[in-house]
Amino acid sequence: MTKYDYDLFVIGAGSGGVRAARLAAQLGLKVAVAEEDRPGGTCVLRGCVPKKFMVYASEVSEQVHYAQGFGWKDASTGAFDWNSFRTTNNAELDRLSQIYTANLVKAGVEVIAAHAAFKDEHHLILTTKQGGERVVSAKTILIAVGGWPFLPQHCPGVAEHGLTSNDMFNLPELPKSLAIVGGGYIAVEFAGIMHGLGVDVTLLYRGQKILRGFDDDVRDHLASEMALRGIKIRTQLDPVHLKKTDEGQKSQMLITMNDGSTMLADQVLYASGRKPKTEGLNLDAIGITPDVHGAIPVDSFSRTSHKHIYAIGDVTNRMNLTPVAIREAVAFVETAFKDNATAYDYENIPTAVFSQPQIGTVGLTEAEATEKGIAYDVYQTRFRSMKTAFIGGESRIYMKLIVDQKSDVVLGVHIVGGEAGEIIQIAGVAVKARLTKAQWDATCAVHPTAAEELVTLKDKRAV
Ligand SMILES: Cc1cc2nc3c(=O)[nH]c(=O)nc-3n(C[C@H](O)[C@H](O)[C@H](O)COP(=O)(O)OP(=O)(O)OC[C@H]3O[C@@H](n4cnc5c(N)ncnc54)[C@H](O)[C@@H]3O)c2cc1C
Ligand SMILES: NC(=O)c1ccc[n+]([C@@H]2O[C@H](COP(=O)([O-])OP(=O)(O)OC[C@H]3O[C@@H](n4cnc5c(N)ncnc54)[C@H](O)[C@@H]3O)[C@@H](O)[C@H]2O)c1
Repeated sequence: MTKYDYDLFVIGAGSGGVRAARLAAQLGLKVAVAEEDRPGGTCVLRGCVPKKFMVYASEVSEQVHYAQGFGWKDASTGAFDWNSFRTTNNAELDRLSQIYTANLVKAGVEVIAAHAAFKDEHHLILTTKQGGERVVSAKTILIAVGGWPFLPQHCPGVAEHGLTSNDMFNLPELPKSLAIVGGGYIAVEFAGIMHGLGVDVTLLYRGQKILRGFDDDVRDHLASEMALRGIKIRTQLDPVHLKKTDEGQKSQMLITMNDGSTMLADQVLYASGRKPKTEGLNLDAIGITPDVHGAIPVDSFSRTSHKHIYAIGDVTNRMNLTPVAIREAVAFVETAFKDNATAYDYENIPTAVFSQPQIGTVGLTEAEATEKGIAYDVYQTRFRSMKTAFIGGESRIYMKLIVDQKSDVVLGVHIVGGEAGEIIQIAGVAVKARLTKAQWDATCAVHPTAAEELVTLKDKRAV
């Protein structure tokens, strides 16, 4: 009989925590998970899933545009009913959260609705919403508390008036105009979503080019495609003040920029990054100090400075994606309970940005290849898809392969347009398997598709 209440206690029932708890319980361990909100976490309740539903809703306006070009002369979107969408969306999220809970319970995990904080290295204080408090003990503890939107401190008015991605799924009504501050995943995804829903969108980014860290050609291509669709992108601007005005018929936000200029928008979305959610965990009690980004430092086995306390997912700020949190959970269970120390391999993780058009990317960017001193060739194409050409549209798909000159291995694949998110999953297999350009080319094309370009690229671009 163990001297602890639980073999494993997981803090946070999000993507990483749920997978770890279920896998550990399936090994016959006594497992509990504390969740202060509802099971599901960011991805299910305020991230990937509701965001993708909003992407689907917003794409309809472009589909109608295509429908008209394809002969459906009377095609029209009609009026978008935000209330109806929101109700269905919330019902679907309820259903998914319940499935998460049911799967945990089925695996034998005790699901506790409470906030967890450390008392000491083996004890946690659980506080319910009603204020009830109890202490539990665990032999092994997994911190999987995720992250939370970060609001810049230098801009008065942001805390009162700025929206975050958390707010976007339950807005009381759609704004007519929206300013989005930031140039990362969330900024460009919501720019596409809100534009598609008929909102006048302006993206304000303090740098020169949106999507820092992505391949430069991808950044340029997406920016030009967003502009083509009618999204205004204003770079090298940083709001320094937000004020609610009551001029005119209704209140708006007056945004003052660092260059002294101003603009008005109904609402302002701050997509200025996220921070690990370590506040309230009482990490001081166990002598763990978050790093400068607020993340819990861990080794390659997700182990903290205590050998029985691990952390996975966004709270460790390694690669903040749902499938990564899940893979880290699997590696944690192998390491902690199956005597099989497993370090997750972060190389060549494919990712998609659900902007409009989408981005799919895996492997090295040109800048990364250069930085590593690799001699590489670039194969690229920019073309109008059959569908776009048919309606006389201007939108173009961009595809790029970065190939190692020495080994012919395809080191990076970057796609903007079409179903880039779907295509990159399979391209990711080829890049992870280190297939050569010759092997890509030996694969027969699927015709007529956009993806066939990836196996027919012939011309090297001057590097
Ligand atoms: C708008 C948005 C869109 C996104 N889209 C995508 C996408 O398309 N694809 C993708 O791969 N990733 C996407 N992500 C990222 C993805 O959601 C995260 O990487 C993933 O959810 C991280 O999982 P996690 O387990 O680390 O944390 P989370 O899923 O955030 O789970 C942490 C859980 O811990 C709970 N918790 C926190 N503190 C405590 C405490 N002290 N006690 C008890 N419970 C606590 C929280 O309530 C939460 O439920 C998106 C994120 C956002 C914000
Ligand atoms: N499709 C997906 O897989 C997906 C979608 C959304 C989010 N995510 C994950 O969630 C993470 C967080 O997304 P995100 O868009 O919030 O973060 P991000 O790190 O991608 O982008 C943050 C943006 O905010 C800007 N910024 C930072 N500080 C600022 C400040 N003080 N003032 C103004 N701008 C500032 C940055 O320059 C950057 O453009 C992503 O990095 C990604 O890992 C993934």
